[in-house]
Amino acid sequence: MNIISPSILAADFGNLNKEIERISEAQWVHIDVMDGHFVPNISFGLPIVSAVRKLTAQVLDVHLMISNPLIYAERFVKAGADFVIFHMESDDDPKEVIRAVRNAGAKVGAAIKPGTPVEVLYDVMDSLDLALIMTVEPGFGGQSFLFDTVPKIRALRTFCNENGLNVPIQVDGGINLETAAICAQAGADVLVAGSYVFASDDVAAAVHSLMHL
Ligand SMILES: O=C(CO)[C@@H](O)[C@H](O)COP(=O)(O)O
Ligand SMILES: [Fe+2]
Repeated sequence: MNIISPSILAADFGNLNKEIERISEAQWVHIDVMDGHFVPNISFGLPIVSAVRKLTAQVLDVHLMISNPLIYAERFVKAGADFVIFHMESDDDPKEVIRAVRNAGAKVGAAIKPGTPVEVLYDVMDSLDLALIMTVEPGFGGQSFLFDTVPKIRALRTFCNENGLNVPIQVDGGINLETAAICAQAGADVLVAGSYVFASDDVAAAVHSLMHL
């Protein structure tokens, strides 16, 4: 069974309560934080993480698309993040960010953009709880899946197998039934889906169909 993490970037923020209820069948909730600097868009920050934390006991994976994750890591953990995911392309030293998230008491994930070679993750894989391979350019929901990211999923899965690492691989961006199946086949375990899930008339069915591809 795949882990599904609907991205609330595609939710109706005027009805956050209802929107979180709509995705109650999913195991995780994906929260996209954008600073208008690391990516050319601003989404939301700590107050939304705290608000969602109060609404659900689901696992919260917080995807930090920010230039300086180190100074914010602990605050996102305190706000209720179960996983803090930072970008390898951010300005901070990945090992320091990993340590900061762990010391604050959460699990830690590292993400790479579509243009970043997967080998960048190999160095830190043994200290991660999650690896995120972006399947669109970070910054916006509703984009089309970039098929040339799939070999990176396969390569990371092989790397994990060969090194006895049990780190879940997450994919994020342009995920629908077709692209989810391709990613799962390539070795992804955690599927983030924003527009596909929230635009569906039957959200529970959409989540279930991704779960059991
Ligand atoms: O991190 C991001 C975008 O930067 C994603 O989490 C999107 O929010 C996914 O949205 P869809 O592509 O599924 O609509
Ligand atoms: Fe995301």
